[in-house]
Amino acid sequence: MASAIACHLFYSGPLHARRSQSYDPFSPTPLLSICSRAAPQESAPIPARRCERMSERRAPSTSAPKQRRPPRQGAALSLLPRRPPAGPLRADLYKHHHEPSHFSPTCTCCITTSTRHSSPIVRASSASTLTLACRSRPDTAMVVLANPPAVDQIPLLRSPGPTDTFAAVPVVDLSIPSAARAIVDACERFGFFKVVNHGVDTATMDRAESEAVEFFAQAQAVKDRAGPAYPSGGYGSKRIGLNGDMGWLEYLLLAVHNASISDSCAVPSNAAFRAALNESIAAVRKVAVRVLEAMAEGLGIAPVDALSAMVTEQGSDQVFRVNHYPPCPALPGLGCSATGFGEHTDPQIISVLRSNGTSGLQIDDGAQWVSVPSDRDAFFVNVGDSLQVLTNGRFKSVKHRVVTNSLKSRVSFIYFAGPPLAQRIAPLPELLREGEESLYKEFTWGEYKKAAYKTRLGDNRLAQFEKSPGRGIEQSTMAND
Ligand SMILES: C=C1C[C@]23C[C@@]1(O)CC[C@H]2[C@@]12CC[C@H](O)[C@@](C)(C(=O)O1)[C@H]2[C@@H]3C(=O)O
Ligand SMILES: O=C(O)CCC(=O)C(=O)O
Ligand SMILES: [Fe+2]
Repeated sequence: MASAIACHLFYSGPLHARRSQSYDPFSPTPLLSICSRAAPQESAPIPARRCERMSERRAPSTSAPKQRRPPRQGAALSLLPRRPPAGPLRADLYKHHHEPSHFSPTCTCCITTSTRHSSPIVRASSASTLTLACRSRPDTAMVVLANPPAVDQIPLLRSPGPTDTFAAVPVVDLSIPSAARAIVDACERFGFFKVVNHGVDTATMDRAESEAVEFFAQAQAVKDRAGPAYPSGGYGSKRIGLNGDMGWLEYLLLAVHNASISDSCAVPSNAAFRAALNESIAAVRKVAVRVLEAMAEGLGIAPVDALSAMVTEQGSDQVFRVNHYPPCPALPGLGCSATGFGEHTDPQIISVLRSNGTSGLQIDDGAQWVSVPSDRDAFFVNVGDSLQVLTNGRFKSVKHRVVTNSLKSRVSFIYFAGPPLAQRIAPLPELLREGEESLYKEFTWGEYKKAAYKTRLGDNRLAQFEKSPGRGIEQSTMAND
């Protein structure tokens, strides 16, 4: 809806450009949020609930993917404790005060007051100027950049609360025979599960983790030299994909050949980091293979490597991703946090994830967003779009996202197991009941991948391959009844 309230976390990018070399670009202080109507240019109080409605209840886009960029809105803002910046910012300084017409959208005091008294908030904004009226304590100053550099935006999500916890995450013990059945069950119910007793030495993942922490702690200029992430792998910051998605993260996106980083991928160049990553890629890939073998067994498909061979054969399209989410201050008055990685499904067959134990991952359990309790000793497996098709909708590709943590950084490794580009993605004949037809049009992984890279993160990528749009998910629900 054109007049829907948009709620975004604004920052002026690149923040690091205004700081010293060693400055962490994701330092939590210089952030501010603003909630404004896209149109008309009027303002209103934003109860915390709104953030959720805007970000989470947005109808999934089923239209043909377009090259879209988010609208450029507002100005870059920084919230500063007491003193204006010493740095070279060209800024107009506004002091909070207690005039009833004045309001700061990020000041807790203002927000709580406004939600109680429903007074007007932010008035009008254009790309170059922003008039902010503040009603608050006089001890906080706000800077409005007169001519902000390119303003990027990161959507806000409702901060996870204790009651959102996904306590019933299916846990698969990979060392016992019933793992096969448990995997199928979890894939049908959620498209998501946790794997324990996987046989990977903790030290392997820990080594890669500490190397990654060291890599991301480097000066921005050094990291930028490792980029870009596209087209053949490298470093990326905040921009996800090529179509305007933004998240509060930096990452390495690495092409994998056989079981190690592809030679075509010059990043990372540091030998110790590269070796540690290669060790962890080999280990996670083994977990993926074991999971796919157990899955084939559970589905009653022969041979046992029917699925795993797709991701191990020559030319298989594997990607390894290292994500770093620096801490990002929540907006307590709004009950909102910045998006780390926006909601999406993974296009591949499965993805296997390991994190450093900082929470943030959420999945859509079919009814709501639930927070997955972190576990650095386990791996988490997502069913991807391709597996949904291979099972004709019996397994669901799980919608997931990452919400930033206000105190701790999150480091995650994800191995995306994709088949060779020429692999036909169609329901496995053994899984079709008599008379059952494919819900999807024919396509190869290469065709799907190409189409996926034209979509925005949150788009329903499979929709354009469904024979009757919308039926894919319905059918999979029926299969569970
Ligand atoms: C917005 C995008 C990022 C993505 C490519 C895409 O156009 C749509 C799919 C996205 C995704 C999600 C899972 C993985 O993180 C990823 C590497 C992938 O294969 O598909 C990303 C892509 C990306 O970050 O480039
Ligand atoms: O970083 C994470 O924990 C998840 C990220 C993710 O879903 C992805 O990279 O596709
Ligand atoms: Fe993902």
